[in-house]
Amino acid sequence: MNMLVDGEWRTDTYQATNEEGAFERGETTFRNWIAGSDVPEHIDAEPDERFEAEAGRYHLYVSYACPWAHRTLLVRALMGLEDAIDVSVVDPWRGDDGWQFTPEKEGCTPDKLHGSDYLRELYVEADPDATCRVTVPVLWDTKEETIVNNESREIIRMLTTGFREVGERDVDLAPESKQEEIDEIITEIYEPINNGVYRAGFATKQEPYEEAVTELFDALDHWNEVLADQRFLAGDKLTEADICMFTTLIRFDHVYHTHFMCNVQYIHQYEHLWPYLRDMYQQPGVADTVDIDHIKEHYYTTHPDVTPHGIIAKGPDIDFAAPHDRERLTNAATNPL
Ligand SMILES: N[C@@H](CCC(=O)N[C@@H](CS)C(=O)NCC(=O)O)C(=O)O
Repeated sequence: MNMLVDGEWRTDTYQATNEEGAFERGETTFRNWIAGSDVPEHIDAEPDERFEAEAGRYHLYVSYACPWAHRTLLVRALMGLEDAIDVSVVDPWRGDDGWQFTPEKEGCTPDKLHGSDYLRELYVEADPDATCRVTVPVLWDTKEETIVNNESREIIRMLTTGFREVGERDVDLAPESKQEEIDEIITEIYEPINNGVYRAGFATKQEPYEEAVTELFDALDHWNEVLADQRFLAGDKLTEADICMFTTLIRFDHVYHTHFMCNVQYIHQYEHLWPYLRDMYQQPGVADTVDIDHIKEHYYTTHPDVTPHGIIAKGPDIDFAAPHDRERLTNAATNPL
């Protein structure tokens, strides 16, 4: 795999699986916090006065294919931050040179700020000696000309809490009174579900694959039951926890099921997860953040170890826009947002 080492692009360094054949995700490197945002207890950081929350100042670099970047697009859409934070979209295909900008391709944009060819150029601009993977999402600050943060879980908390006054819609995706519960859920679903699909798909031995798949479907069964009686993961309101669940579920039937061999069951076969997924998809602005073509192209063509011929699987034909009837789980007066 490829990464930056002392600011140089190297294609011979990074091993994604360990000796036991299990996938190991690397740590992200830029971890500044927007001024005035709420830093969760498990994170050792302080809001930084250099980074004031302001409309027009910050920029997101994303891939529509990436579930981590998708979290940031969802928060941006649900809070009405589209005019305050602009977005550049990379090519869904990632080759030896890493993420690249190919504005001529459907759904992609140029690097609107710098006109770069590759995302790694931004990382080097932010830190000429950077030693790290070059990942999306990236929250870029046009004032300090640097990367604020490239860890999705942290970026969404900075947007939901630091940008409350900036968003055009009065939506609180991480109310203070709920943050502990939301953080617990996000942590609980990360290893078996969000990262679990990757652990299954990238395993190079039977045992770690089976361990990952078993944990994944146990966790999906568990949350399917939870969602029998409540509309969202933390109760009646849609929160960051649902955003973190959504970006894995929306990719599941089209890619994780087949490409990553998470094929015990489709999401559309679950009694409650499937209507829950449709409920989320039908919230205002959400459908516009979902690009199934980018998602499929990315996974099936970018992992030659997994799908060497780069053939994009055709199905399944499912309708995220079909009625879900989950309003019945809440009081009629409760707005989900
Ligand atoms: N922990 C990071 C993970 C981000 C991540 O791994 N993004 C993938 C795309 S889905 C990426 O950019 N991978 C490129 C690489 O690892 O070289 C986050 O949540 O933001």
